[in-house]
Amino acid sequence: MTNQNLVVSDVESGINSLIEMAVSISKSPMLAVPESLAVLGAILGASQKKLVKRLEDEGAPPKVNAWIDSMRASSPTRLKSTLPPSQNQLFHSWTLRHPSALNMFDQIICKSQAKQIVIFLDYDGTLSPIVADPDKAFMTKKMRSTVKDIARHFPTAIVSGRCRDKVYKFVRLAELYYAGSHGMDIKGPTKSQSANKGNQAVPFQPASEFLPMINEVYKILLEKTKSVAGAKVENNKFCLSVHFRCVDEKSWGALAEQVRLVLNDYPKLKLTQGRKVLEIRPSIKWDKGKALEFLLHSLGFANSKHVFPIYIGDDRTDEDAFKVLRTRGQGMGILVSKVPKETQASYTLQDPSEASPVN
Ligand SMILES: O=P(O)(O)OC[C@H]1O[C@H](O[C@H]2O[C@H](CO)[C@@H](O)[C@H](O)[C@H]2O)[C@H](O)[C@@H](O)[C@@H]1O
Repeated sequence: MTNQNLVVSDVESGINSLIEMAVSISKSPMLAVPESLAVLGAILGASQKKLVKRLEDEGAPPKVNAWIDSMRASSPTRLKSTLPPSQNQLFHSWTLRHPSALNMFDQIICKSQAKQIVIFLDYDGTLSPIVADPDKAFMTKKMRSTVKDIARHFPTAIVSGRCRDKVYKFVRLAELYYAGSHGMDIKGPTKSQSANKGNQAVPFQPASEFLPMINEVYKILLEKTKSVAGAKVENNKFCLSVHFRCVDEKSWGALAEQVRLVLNDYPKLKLTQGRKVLEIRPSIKWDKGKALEFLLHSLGFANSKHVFPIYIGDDRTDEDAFKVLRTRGQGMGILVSKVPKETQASYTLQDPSEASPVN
């Protein structure tokens, strides 16, 4: 079996059902996308310096052991094999606090009525299953056609840690907004969907000055990690990923330590953790949550009460976006996960990786 036909997941059917629901309730015609991202990007560019307060180091030095422990603990394989009965109770109480989005349609319908729905979708682990080789994280044709359908009805954005070009190559839908590098590279639809035809979308890149540094660190990390079997360094343009998934667990500590040592020489970069991955990013206050706000602003919904953003994601980095929705008291965050996790999301969908050979 290939990745293409492995997963017809809860996420896929969940997204489908949500979209059917959303289409059926949005009786009023879709609010127009006011201007292209290009124009708004330029307007916002003036205040970009205020929006992006640079070089704000976010505190404590990286804790290698804590990352490794958390990577180990969050492995679904481990969780399945070690869950004591009391954990079932934990899972039950977690799902009470974060119910399945599939079971909560009535409530969702009520909340979103008469508002403009805007959809935000994470890529890895949400639209595509988690697989061993990051270059082969393909989405299914069915998922692509679902996303295409979503975008026919609502402004839709993909928000990913990946390089924007790479995630575009996976998704291949020109009508979407793409926020790559954890939101540090945002671009609107290439075919102008706006009333303001002729605007060529230009990317919004709040961390552009970090590009030479990121490329330098990429080369160093390639060199330093080449002796670790299975380690992979991925260049995501404004950030880097060091993959642990195919590395023997015994070498995780040494690999993480190696990454930390390299980063010691680059205080303007910081480390964050994803799913069996350490990510190197510019120390600016910019993340998926800021990207969500930027896109809502770009679409004319900065302070609007008439917007209902729906964000679906599976990773720690998606928590920044869930948090923004909570703070705004608007819309709905949906966490894709089969295991209980601390989350700011209101609802959940099951993890597509369940049907995949790799956790
Ligand atoms: O924000 P996302 O779209 O979720 O991207 C986050 C990272 O996703 C990718 O890594 C993850 O998926 C891989 C493929 O399934 C998997 O092998 C890896 O272990 C996961 O961490 C991507 O390769 C990273 O660059 C992204 O930062």
